[in-house]
Amino acid sequence: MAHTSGPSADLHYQNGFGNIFSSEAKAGALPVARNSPQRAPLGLYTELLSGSAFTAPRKHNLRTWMYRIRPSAAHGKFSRAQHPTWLTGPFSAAQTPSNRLRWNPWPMPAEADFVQGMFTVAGNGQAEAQNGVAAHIYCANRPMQNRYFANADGELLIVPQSGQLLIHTELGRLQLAPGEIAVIPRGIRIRVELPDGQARGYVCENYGAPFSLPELGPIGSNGLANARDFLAPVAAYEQRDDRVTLVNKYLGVFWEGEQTGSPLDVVAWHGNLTPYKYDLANFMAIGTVSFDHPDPSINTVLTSTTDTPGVANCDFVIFPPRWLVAEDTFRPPWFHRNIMSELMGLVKGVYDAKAEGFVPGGVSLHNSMLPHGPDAATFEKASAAPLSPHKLEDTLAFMFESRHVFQPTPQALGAANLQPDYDEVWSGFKAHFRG
Ligand SMILES: O=C(O)Cc1cc(O)ccc1O
Ligand SMILES: [Fe+2]
Repeated sequence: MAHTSGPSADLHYQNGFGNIFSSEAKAGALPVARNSPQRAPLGLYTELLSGSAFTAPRKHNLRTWMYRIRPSAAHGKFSRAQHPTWLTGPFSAAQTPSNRLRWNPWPMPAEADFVQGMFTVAGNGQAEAQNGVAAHIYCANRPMQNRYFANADGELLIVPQSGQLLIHTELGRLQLAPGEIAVIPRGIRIRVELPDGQARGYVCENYGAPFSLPELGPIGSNGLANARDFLAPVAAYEQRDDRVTLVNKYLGVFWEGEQTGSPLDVVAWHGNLTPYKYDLANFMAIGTVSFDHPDPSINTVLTSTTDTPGVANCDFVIFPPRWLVAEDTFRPPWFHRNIMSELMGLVKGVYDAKAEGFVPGGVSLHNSMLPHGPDAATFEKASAAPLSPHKLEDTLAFMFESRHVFQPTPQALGAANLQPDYDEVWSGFKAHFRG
């Protein structure tokens, strides 16, 4: 078991999205006013992690300097390992149905840690080209103690649905509960413990541009997810001298190697490329105060942009508790077809477009141009509901919305929890028109 540099229950954070932070777990570990002195303080090794091209414009430039017990290069040769259920783009193994799809929650596996318990539902793009995303479910009941993980293929946006995660990262620890999210940048090493013994949730693995805050346009300088509510860890290092296993995901292939000492041995660091967490309860939701249901983009928490303005590799959108006050309006989501592709999950409660069948831990997939919207029960109810102010409470749904069509994996299309009769939720609409 690793020895960490402090208690894990009472974690400290530094706040701000994309700030240039500095943190040292031992006084004097950070060099002053230079990055790579001839000898780093306290006998540490200096190392740079770049999350953008060196030459990226300042606004997009991401990098962090680490001062660590051993360089991360000090590992043995990796050999092939297996992970049968964590799949990586390109996702051409199954034909993508032109059906709307929905899954019930996944069952807990016999025994799996956070990495082993990852199951890919659908994805798009490809890791090698650094575009697209994959959507996964994790079901975990075993802590990672001597096993560490790094993903070269993309960053991980983690959306817990049940059970907390204690994520030990190279830059420090993040404790995460349902209702919160975390992002682990590409390449950052982690090990994940399970304070509640088991945990389940969703992951968006983002091969493309790192998630950033959306522009606010006419909304102004405040609102939606406020930058100051994002939390980065403080430095916390593990000091051990035994042999541990490092698992690397690289272009979809899992590799495994051994090394002496912890990959999480960073005593001090500074930079703006960090893991971070965010409590979705802090999201300042904006909606209409007059009429009509706004586009869901109004609820964007984070966006992974593409080179085409306004067209996202992936938007992370939430449907949090909020007041509905629109007059003369059908208040739930409208019937629609969208060039963008929509994969949704539910953390808790009921989603306002689906009266039943979309349950916490489940997934729905409404791909490009596939008609969807309120189910028949929701349509009937909302068409007749009194339009007094109404608060949607105890609910949290979310969407990964991508410019690329989500291609479901063969394992998801063959899963026992795939609902065979999802189309039925849109059956029974009567034609009332009398021409
Ligand atoms: O389809 C969905 O449930 C997601 C969604 C929600 C909404 O309020 C408007 C459009 C949209 O795609
Ligand atoms: Fe939709």
